[in-house]
Amino acid sequence: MLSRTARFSATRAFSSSAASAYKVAVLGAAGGIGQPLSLLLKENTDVTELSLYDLRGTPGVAADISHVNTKSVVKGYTPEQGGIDAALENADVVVIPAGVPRKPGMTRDDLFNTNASIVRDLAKAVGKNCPKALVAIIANPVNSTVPIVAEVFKNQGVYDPKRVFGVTTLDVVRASRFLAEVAGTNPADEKVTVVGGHSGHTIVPLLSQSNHPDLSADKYEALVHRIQFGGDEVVKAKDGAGSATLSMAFAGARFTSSLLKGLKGEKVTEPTFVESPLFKDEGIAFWSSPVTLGPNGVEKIHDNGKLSAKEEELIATAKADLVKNIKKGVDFVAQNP
Ligand SMILES: NC(=O)c1ccc[n+]([C@@H]2O[C@H](COP(=O)([O-])OP(=O)(O)OC[C@H]3O[C@@H](n4cnc5c(N)ncnc54)[C@H](O)[C@@H]3O)[C@@H](O)[C@H]2O)c1
Ligand SMILES: O=C(O)C[C@H](O)C(=O)O
Repeated sequence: MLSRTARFSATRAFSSSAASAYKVAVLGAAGGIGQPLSLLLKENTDVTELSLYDLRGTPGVAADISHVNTKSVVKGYTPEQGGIDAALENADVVVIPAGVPRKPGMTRDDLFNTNASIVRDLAKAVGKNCPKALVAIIANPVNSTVPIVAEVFKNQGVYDPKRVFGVTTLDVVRASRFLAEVAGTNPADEKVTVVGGHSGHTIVPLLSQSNHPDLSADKYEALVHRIQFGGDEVVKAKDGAGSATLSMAFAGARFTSSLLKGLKGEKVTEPTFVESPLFKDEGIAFWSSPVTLGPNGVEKIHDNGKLSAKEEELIATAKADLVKNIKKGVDFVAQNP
């Protein structure tokens, strides 16, 4: 039984929580990422309605999460139970982890054939039901699925580049953690800006801007490689059972929290993959760099900052891959509207 003091503080924490009222929809909510992400979002006091959509399983996930004693209401939807239109109605933020994950030996681009049409169809439903929502895309390959969502919204006449985000937060989380391991420090003190895209060589950590710009060449090369290919570590360790889910849920919840803070009028700056002017004249319409979030989504896109010669090289390599990844997404929607 709770003591009087414990009961008092529990009540106080609960009643002080409902500062904002936002509906967040998770599409793919019964999956490996979707379930822990939804749980973490249940703890977010800016969320008043959590709408969980998947092909199956979401009524059970919603019933389970709904017992957590925070204030938000949780509802589960499938195509047969409630449907996607109701799941998305009046959503302020839509997070999309729906899609298949990698198995060992696959690249993220190998997921394109399956995930492109999943993301296209979900984007159509978002454009129809909540065109003003902020949309955070987790489904891989992010470098192509984000342009797919943008093209679908353009076809529907609802595209607002300020509202479409590719989630690259896991790269930022990994960079902080891995740098702290090398430096023997607390990850909470290690902020690393990661720019570019979200796959292999398109992931560019800007370690020259971190607290440790002078790592030895060996340590630097190994660290950059680990940040760029961190996803492979998890795919290999899971041995056919999928890719990062728990760390991605952590990262996805953090990014969603930043979007909600922006909606409330707080200024938060996070790297995210958005339509960007930075390399547009080179045919690269999307790029991840630090973005300040606000009430309408993107408020300001920052440039990459001061770069070392090595980082200039990494960015050149990233750009060469990204051009192809982005075009693949755009062409897909043109050919399969
Ligand atoms: N951006 C990142 O940093 C990052 C990190 C990890 C994983 N991912 C990607 O996230 C995606 C999901 O990974 P996971 O491990 O959760 O996979 P998973 O297979 O465990 O879950 C995916 C879920 O999507 C659902 N789904 C499929 N088609 C759907 C549709 N049309 N409508 C609604 N739901 C649908 C499935 O039923 C399943 O529950 C993968 O593409 C993976 O590569 C991205
Ligand atoms: O590696 C993957 O396929 C999943 C995700 O993109 C990751 O970075 O962990």
